[in-house]
Amino acid sequence: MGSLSTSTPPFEVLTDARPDDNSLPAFLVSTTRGFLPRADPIVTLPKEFDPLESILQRMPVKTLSGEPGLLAHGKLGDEVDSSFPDLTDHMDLYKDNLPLMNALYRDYSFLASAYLLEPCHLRFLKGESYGLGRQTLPKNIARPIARCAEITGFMPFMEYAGSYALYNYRLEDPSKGLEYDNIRLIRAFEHGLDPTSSEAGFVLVHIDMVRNSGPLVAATVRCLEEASKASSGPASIEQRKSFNEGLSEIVTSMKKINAVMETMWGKSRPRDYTSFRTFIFGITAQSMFPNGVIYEGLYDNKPMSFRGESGANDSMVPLMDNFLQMPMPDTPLTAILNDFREYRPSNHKTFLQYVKGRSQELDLKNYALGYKGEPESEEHKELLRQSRSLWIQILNEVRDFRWRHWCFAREYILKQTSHPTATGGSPIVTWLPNQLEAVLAEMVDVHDRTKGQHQNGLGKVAEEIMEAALRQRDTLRKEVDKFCAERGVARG
Ligand code: HEM
Repeated sequence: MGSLSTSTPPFEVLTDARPDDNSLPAFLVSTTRGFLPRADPIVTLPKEFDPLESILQRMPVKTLSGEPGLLAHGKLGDEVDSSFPDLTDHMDLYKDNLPLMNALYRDYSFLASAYLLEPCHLRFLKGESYGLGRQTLPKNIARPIARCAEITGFMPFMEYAGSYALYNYRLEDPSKGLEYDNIRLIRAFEHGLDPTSSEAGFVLVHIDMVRNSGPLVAATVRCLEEASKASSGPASIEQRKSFNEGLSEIVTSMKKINAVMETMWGKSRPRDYTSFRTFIFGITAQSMFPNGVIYEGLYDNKPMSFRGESGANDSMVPLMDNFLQMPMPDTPLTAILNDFREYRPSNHKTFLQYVKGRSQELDLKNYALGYKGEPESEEHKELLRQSRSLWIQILNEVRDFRWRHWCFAREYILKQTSHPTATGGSPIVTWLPNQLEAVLAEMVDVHDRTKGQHQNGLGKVAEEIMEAALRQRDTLRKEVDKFCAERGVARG
């Protein structure tokens, strides 16, 4: 384990993910597995949970055997209400096995979302609007999900990392490891147990991206360490070189992650998305649950509200935002972004807070961009130009991610449905552009403040990036204006 000493509380990034240690939470950030769980998710539940396993296997619209399941016939609710047992008390037997608790959390959250949203799915199939979901989660689901969520530190509702995406894969052939063609979903709502389906592709591409997050974590930590060494006095040539190497490793990692993201188009078809996504909506800001959801017998029977499953709860882009000190506008849309930061494994949260705190404490942006003081020599100046170019290249990768994301939202959602809110509860037209515009503005600001200090600007790579980014900003604005006008939505 590497430990970084700081006045921001120190954070341990694992260099050995300790996959066999069941006393540790399933999710701890490491340089080897990045934001993936420390070990591949637990698939098989202890025998006490056979009824849970059984209902989940029979639940998907298309089961593993290819036969239609309970959700295909709208029979899940009846089955839960008539015969599904409350297994909460069995959990205590296993409560010290945290990865197993995570597996139970995953499984109960699948059951909870399917139960609550089944009526909406049936209406969707008939071409109607979603109408209302079930407004009460019965105690045979509410009690156990609340219990394992408490133990694992998740919300008692489906989350991206702990459940739907990052804790929901198995290796078809363990000897082949984490290759895309070798990963399968453990749980699914619609056709996802078929690895060629759009539901499987949607989830598996997320996993395939996060599989590449170890080097991103390592490079970010390296940059913080290098900046820390330099913060005690004027940076030496060696320190600046090493810092630039770290920045360059971040660019390389992000390029890889973005390249995997691009494979989404071929793995998951835009026209299929709205069909399986019915089950991943949340409660917050959704017309299906106007007054929240009651967890029977819990929380004083007061209605609860949680955001739905969303990639917005992935940690890679937030890591970059915090590292880069990305300025976000003070808007209600940014408040949603901040709220999303709560829906993730506790250790991811602490790491993101650590990076944010440490970046500010080290005055990282000023150091990287040389905003304070003149370079001491021509060699320093050239190295500083490289830092500035690399910083813009990292911003450009974050832009690339968010731009592709806007394209996903346009093709998979805006062109397919008029439902105004995304699964996480953000407004579908304006939310993603809020952050994308912020990245573009930051690129322009950094470029404007630094390019004049070098004879040929920041160099060919950065100058070409800036030209393309400015063109993209015009396109984005036109597209957002068009969708706002069509849907009668304010620009935000
Ligand atoms: C077909 C593919 C995808 C669609 C339709 C999609 C849809 C969305 C939507 C609508 C949001 C808005 C938040 C909300 O749910 O309320 C969002 C946010 C987000 N998603 Fe995705 N997503 C897709 C793929 C991915 C992938 C592969 C990742 C990789 C980790 C990802 C990561 C994110 C992130 C980081 C955000 C927050 C964006 C920001 O901070 O600006 N998404 N997604």
